[in-house]
Amino acid sequence: MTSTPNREGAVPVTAAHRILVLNSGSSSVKYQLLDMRDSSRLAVGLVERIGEETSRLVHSPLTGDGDGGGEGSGKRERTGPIADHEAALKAVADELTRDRLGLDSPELAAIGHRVVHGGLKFSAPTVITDEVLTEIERLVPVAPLHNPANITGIRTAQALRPDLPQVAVFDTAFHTTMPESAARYAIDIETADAHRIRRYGFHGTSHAFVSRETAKLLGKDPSEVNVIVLHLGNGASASAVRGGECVDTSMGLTPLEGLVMGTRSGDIDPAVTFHLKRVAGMSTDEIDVLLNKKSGLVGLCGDNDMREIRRRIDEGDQRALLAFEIYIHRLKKYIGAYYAVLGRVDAVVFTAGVGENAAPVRAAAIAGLEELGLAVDADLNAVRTDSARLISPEYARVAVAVVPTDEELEIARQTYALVNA
Ligand SMILES: Nc1ncnc2c1ncn2[C@@H]1O[C@H](COP(=O)(O)OP(=O)(O)O)[C@@H](O)[C@H]1O
Ligand SMILES: CC(=O)OP(=O)(O)O
Ligand SMILES: [Mg+2]
Repeated sequence: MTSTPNREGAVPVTAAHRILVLNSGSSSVKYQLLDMRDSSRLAVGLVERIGEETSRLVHSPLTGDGDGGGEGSGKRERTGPIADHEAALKAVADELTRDRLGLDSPELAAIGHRVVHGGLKFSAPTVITDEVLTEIERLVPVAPLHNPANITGIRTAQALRPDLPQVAVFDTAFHTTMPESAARYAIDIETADAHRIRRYGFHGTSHAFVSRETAKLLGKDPSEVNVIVLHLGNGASASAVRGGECVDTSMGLTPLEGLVMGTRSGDIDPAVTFHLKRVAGMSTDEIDVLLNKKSGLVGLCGDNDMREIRRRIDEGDQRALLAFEIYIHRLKKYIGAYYAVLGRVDAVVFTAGVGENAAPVRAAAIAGLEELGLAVDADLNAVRTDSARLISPEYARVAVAVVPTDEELEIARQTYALVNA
């Protein structure tokens, strides 16, 4: 860590060591301000339901002065319309300023942005220039729910601190190691290349972080372990990670392919789209909305929150049960597929909102896979904690684990490393 003497030359003033991370989603912004000297969080927050009347901002300063420093102790909440991502980020900036953690702080070294689609160009964190921003814009058609929000986040942050480096950390970056056999679709190769149609994969920052943390949990080096990571949030994806490198992942050209998600269908026969067009008379845009926003769990049973689905199942709701069973069936297929891709598996790992919290999802996904060396211990699975843990019984050949993801910490680390390079 570099430090410079202050004007009096007495107490050393540490150089900029804070990173603000912005994770702008289609209707939300998650953010964290971190002190990279010890990776501690100074503030965390979330703005959700952006664009609706009932927008909500939850901000937690974690500075520790007199409030115990725990999340929630100094927590502030406000509800009321926040029109767009620009207004959301300005509200976030105001909250940080109130805690004297403002964006004007000389301690702020950079702002790190989650950018969902980086195409093939970006396989590493990148300082955002006009050219980089143009490229992120070019990729909007293949990440229509995500890249526009990321771009607004970047533009607003640039306007607030034009002097600071803004760094993009791409969801697709971790997957650029996929072999062509996994990354290519079996379609006419010239057409594919002309339109850059291939499987890019997403949630890479999470898959990278979680696979590394899993190696740590097993007491091994990432290069020694093969891991199947199941990132189950609202968007959901699986990946096969061999010795620290991604060799396959379930999302493709866009974040629509693969697992059943909150509102997205995941894998379907592409001919369903021709059928919807020719027979049901739907437009391309209508089909896009159907598959991205009105499918998955919400399409099957009207709810996309796994807590609500479990509650309905407990009350005997058959639609909710069917949705759950379809979700689990697809998940199990991917575990089997990636087992075959990897040949040897050291761990199957659950992460993100559903993966970290929904014990019934974990139990059901692993049930019946004993022949593959996989099992879940019911008591361990029921434990509620925020730390990484094994949930497989001691006798199991393959570890099953819950490892909380922290995309914001990973983005902060990559951003800080880049601006200090
Ligand atoms: N206690 C819980 N039990 C079951 N599911 C949960 C629980 N807490 C959160 N979830 C699920 O996690 C999802 C959100 O996951 P998250 O990783 O935050 O998603 P995203 O980053 O895509 O917004 C919610 O839709 C909800 O279904
Ligand atoms: C890429 C993707 O699906 O992201 P999220 O889960 O944040 O929607
Ligand atoms: Mg997420």
